[in-house]
Amino acid sequence: MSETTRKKRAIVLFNLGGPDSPEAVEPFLFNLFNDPAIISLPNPFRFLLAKLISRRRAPIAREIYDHIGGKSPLLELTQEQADALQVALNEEDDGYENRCFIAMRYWKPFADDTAQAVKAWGADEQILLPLYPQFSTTTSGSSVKDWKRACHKVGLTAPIKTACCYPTNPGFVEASAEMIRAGYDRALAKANELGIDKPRVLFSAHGVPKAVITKRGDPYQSQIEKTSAAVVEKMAIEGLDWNVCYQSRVGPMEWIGPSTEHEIERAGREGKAIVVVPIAFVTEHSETLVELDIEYGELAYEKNVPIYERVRTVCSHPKFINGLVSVVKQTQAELDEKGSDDYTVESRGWWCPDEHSCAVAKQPGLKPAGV
Ligand SMILES: C=CC1=C(C)c2cc3[nH]c(cc4nc(cc5[nH]c(cc1n2)c(C)c5CCC(=O)O)C(CCC(=O)O)=C4C)c(C)c3C=C
Ligand SMILES: [Fe+2]
Ligand SMILES: [Fe+2]
Repeated sequence: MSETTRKKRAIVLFNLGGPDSPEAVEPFLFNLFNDPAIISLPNPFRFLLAKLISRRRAPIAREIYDHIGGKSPLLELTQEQADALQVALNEEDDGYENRCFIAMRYWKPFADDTAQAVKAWGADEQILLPLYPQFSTTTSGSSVKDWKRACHKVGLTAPIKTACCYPTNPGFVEASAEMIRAGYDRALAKANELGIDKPRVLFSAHGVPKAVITKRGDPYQSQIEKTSAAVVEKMAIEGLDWNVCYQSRVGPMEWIGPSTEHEIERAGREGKAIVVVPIAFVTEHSETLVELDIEYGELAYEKNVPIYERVRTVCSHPKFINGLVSVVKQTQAELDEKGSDDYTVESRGWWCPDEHSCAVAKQPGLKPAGV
C-alpha cells in the first residue's frame, strides 16, 4: 500500500519520566506528589502537601540522581524502545503508517506537548501503550487520564484505544525469562564455587501503599504475582526458589510487602545467594541503577548475603519489542471491534482484556481514588 493511502497510527508510549538535571528534581517531585492518583486529597491541601514533601525530599532525591550523573536515563532508554517498536511495526504492511510518541507523566515530554505533536502529524488513530506491564491507578491509570485531558486541551480527536495491561504477554515473559536465566546461571556458578546452596530469585516490584490495592481495587499486586509465576514457568528450572517483594517505599503509610530490604536481610541470615529481578520496570533508571545496584547491593553486603546478582530490565530486548507489537495489534483489534475509548476525562480511562482479571474494570461501582 502506498504511503498516501495508509492510515496514520500514533502509538503513544507512557512512562513516569525523570529529572533531566539537578534543578529539575524538585519540580519533578512536586508534579509527582501533586497527582491525585498519588495523593488523593482535594486542593488546596494536595498542592500544599506536594510543595512540602517535594521540598523535603529534593535533597535526598538529588543525592540519588547524583550517582547517575544528576539525571534520569529514562527518556533516552524509552526513546530507544519507541524507535525499535516503530521499526518493528512498520516492517509489516497492514495498512498503517506507524509513528511512536512518548508522553511522560511527571517530567518532559509532558502530555500536552506530545498531544500537540500527534495532532500536528495528523494521526487518524491512537493506541495508548503504558510501559507498565501491570496496571496501577498510580501509573498507567494516571497517564491515560492525563493524556485524555491533554487531548481535550489541544483538540486532538482521533479515535483512541488503550492497552490497559499485559502482565503475561509472551514476549515480555520470554525476554524476562531469558535474561533472568543468564543471571541465575552466573549466580549458580559462583554459588557452586563457594560450595553454597543454589540461588533464590527475588522478583522485586515497585511498591504501592496498601490502600491502593485494598480500597481502590488496583489489580497491580495480583498482576505482579501473575508475571512472576509466568516467568518462573518459562524458566523451567526444577525446584526454583523464588519470591515476590516490593521496593522503593516512600512516606509514612503502610505499603504492600514483603519489602525487598526484608528479603535481603532474610537471605543474609540464611546464607542464601540472591538474584534480584526488577519485574515492574521495563527500563533502567534511578530505582534500578541506584536503589537496586547501590543501596540494596550495600545492604546485601552488610547483611552477609554471599552473592548478589542483579538482572537488568528488558529495555529494547527484541522479544520484548515483539511483545509490544502484539499488544498494539490486540489493541487495534479491540478498537476495530468495539470503537474508540471514551474521551471524557471523568471516564475510568482504562480497559482490561478479559483474560486479565482487572478488578477495577470488572466492578463498575468501584471508583478508584483520584480518578
Ligand atoms: C511500576 C512502577 C511504579 C509505581 C507503581 C510507582 C508508584 C509510586 N511511586 C512513588 C514515588 C516515587 N517514585 C519515584 C521514582 C520512580 N517511580 C517509578 C515507577 C513507579 N512508581 C519510576 C520508573 C521511577 C524512576 C524515575 C527515574 O528515575 O527516572 C520517585 C522519585 C525518586 C525518589 O525520590 O525516590 C518517587 C518519590 C509513589 C508515592 C508511588 C505510589 C503511590
Ligand atoms: Fe515511583
Ligand atoms: Fe488491565
